[in-house]
Amino acid sequence: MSDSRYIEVAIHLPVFQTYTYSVPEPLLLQAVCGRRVQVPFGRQMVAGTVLGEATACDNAEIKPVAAVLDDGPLFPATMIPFFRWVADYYLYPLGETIANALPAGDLPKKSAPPVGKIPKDAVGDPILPDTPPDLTTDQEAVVADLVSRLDAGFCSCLLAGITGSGKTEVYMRVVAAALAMGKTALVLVPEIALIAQAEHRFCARFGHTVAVLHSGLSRTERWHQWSKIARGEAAIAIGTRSAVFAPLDRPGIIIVDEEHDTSYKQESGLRYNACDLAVVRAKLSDAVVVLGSATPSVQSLHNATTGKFSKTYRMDRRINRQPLPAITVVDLREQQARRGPRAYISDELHRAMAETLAQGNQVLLFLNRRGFASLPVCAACGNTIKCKHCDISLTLHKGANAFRCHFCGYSRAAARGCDICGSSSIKLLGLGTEKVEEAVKQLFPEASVARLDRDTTTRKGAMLRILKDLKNRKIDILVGTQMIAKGHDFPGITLIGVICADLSLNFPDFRAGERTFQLLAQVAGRAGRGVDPGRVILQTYNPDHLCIAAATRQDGSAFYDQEIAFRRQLGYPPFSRMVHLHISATDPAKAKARAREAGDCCTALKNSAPAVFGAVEVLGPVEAPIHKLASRYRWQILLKSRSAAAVKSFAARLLAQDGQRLRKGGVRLVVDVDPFFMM
Ligand SMILES: Nc1ncnc2c1ncn2[C@@H]1O[C@H](COP(=O)(O)OP(=O)(O)OP(=O)(O)O)[C@@H](O)[C@H]1O
Ligand SMILES: [Zn+2]
Repeated sequence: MSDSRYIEVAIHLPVFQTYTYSVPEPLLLQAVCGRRVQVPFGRQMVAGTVLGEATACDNAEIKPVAAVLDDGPLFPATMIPFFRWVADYYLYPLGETIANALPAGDLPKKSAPPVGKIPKDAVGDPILPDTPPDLTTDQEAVVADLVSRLDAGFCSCLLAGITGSGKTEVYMRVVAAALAMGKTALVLVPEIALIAQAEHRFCARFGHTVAVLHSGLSRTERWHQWSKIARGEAAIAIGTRSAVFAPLDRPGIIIVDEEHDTSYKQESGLRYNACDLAVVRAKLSDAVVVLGSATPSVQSLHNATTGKFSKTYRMDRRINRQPLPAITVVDLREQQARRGPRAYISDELHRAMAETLAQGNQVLLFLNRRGFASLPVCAACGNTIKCKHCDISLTLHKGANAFRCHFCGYSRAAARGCDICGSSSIKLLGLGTEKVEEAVKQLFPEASVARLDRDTTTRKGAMLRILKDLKNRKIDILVGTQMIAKGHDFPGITLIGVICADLSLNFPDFRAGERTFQLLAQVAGRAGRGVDPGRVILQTYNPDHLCIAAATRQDGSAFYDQEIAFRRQLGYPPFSRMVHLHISATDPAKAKARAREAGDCCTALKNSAPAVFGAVEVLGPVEAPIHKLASRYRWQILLKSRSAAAVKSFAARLLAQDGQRLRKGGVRLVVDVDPFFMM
């Protein structure tokens, strides 16, 4: 029998069960679901979240809640089943799952500043209301079908629409219909660089009912946005991956834009995939979920073909009726002998840039690596300049005159030279956006050149300023990383230069081909979105590689056909499920020994129940491709099976039986369900 005097609490500690507490009389009205509490736990006081009422069990000694925190519930009770699902699926403690979803720290004392009549964007300019355009016939068909599904329970849809086909307008119409039915909406975008554009479009259409959640907000702003949603003052939540936890009460429509994007995967702490969770949340809320992309993931295309998704929509025409930009391939092997600024800019690209600038249009140069030179080598002794903490070569950042590690953040003065022989003569091999920017400035001294990557956007507001300057055509040539590759809609850009298409191809990762194809097709899609047609010059060392050839022809189905055959043959996802175990320690011998032990545990578990676990392959333990990272030595075991249930219960059993022992003495054991980054 449940009784409001007893509550179930998820403690914000790495414990897998929940606990029952009693509620003293004066706290009865406050200790409700979604509020945080202080409770005694062992000898300490800890924070936890109230999940709901509980049944008192006679034999246990039930302790009372010490205090109730916050002014009101931080999320609706309808989210509890979702949190439970997440914790169970990712083998993560429930209390920590919830704590992870909430903004950091405490609710600020100061309430949010009053809002004006007209919403403002993040740099402070007013966002003027827009007038919805007439839909194209393509858009109209998709919108009508989606709207008809809004009141019919759970439904999962893939919207495969080429770049510039007007997917955002479709999203906004469906959101408007959902709101008119009294429902709420959740919209996810992959990159913080795309938030400004999405926020602008949605605020122009929907005004103050929009709230945004992303890592660029200060802690206070984040709480204010969160509370606005939790109190029901905002019916639309827009954000990056963590916004999948936005405290909306039973959202009616959930949209994942650029659904193929790997930024939806969280790579630390609770390693969730926000795109997968969007589908789960929709299912638990009887909502419609739309996964939209010009380059859907292999997984989603597979789901569409096998009927796992309810519906697939295609939009194959651009709004402006322009064809997709023509792509010219330049074989970099023929450019080897070049030196100086022209080493990375071929004749074809150089000529096209000059023409584009002469027409008063804009150029985007894409290279998926930041910094100046990614492979500094000592000319005297041949030593590669490496990170002190990682098994990774450092990248020279010329602006900062420092060598930096892109994995752990280690930085040291470039002037110090070689750390083996002390020579100051360092050869700079490898390429980064900073070097491209420098070369472009030499080649086009008259043009205004800017760079958009993680280095130029660390300061708050810097990214928005660059994007705004691009929009207002104050920038002629923008050099950037994948931050500029997708989603952006700048009509003045008519030329895209891909400096080196091969960088993501050589990753030891079965998804390297998929990522390369998507990145190239997406970046090509940034050109020709206005009145003038676009073109792309794609420079590559592998013009015949299947992924690059398919991207050059912008032939998504050819790419999918060859990729799915390859995955099927090797038993990779979507034909199998994986759980990745990382074992790491600061002492290399300890890491190795513990990895062996973990391997033995896996073997023992497999042998203990061959009928259940026979179908689980245990690959490893092996040294991780990046063996040393942030001063830790890393090993890994990959669990793989055609049966999702088998591999999941195998990992769960392993953790329950051996987790504590394997983690003793400062050894880290991280469980990554459906892993992406396996380096
Ligand atoms: N029905 C319409 N009439 C006129 N303009 C439209 C219409 N629908 C969309 N647009 C405009 O067309 C442009 C491209 O649309 P949008 O950015 O939504 O494309 P997209 O499909 O999301 O592309 P991508 O996949 O590259 O992000 C935008 O400037 C948008 O405002
Ligand atoms: Zn490092």
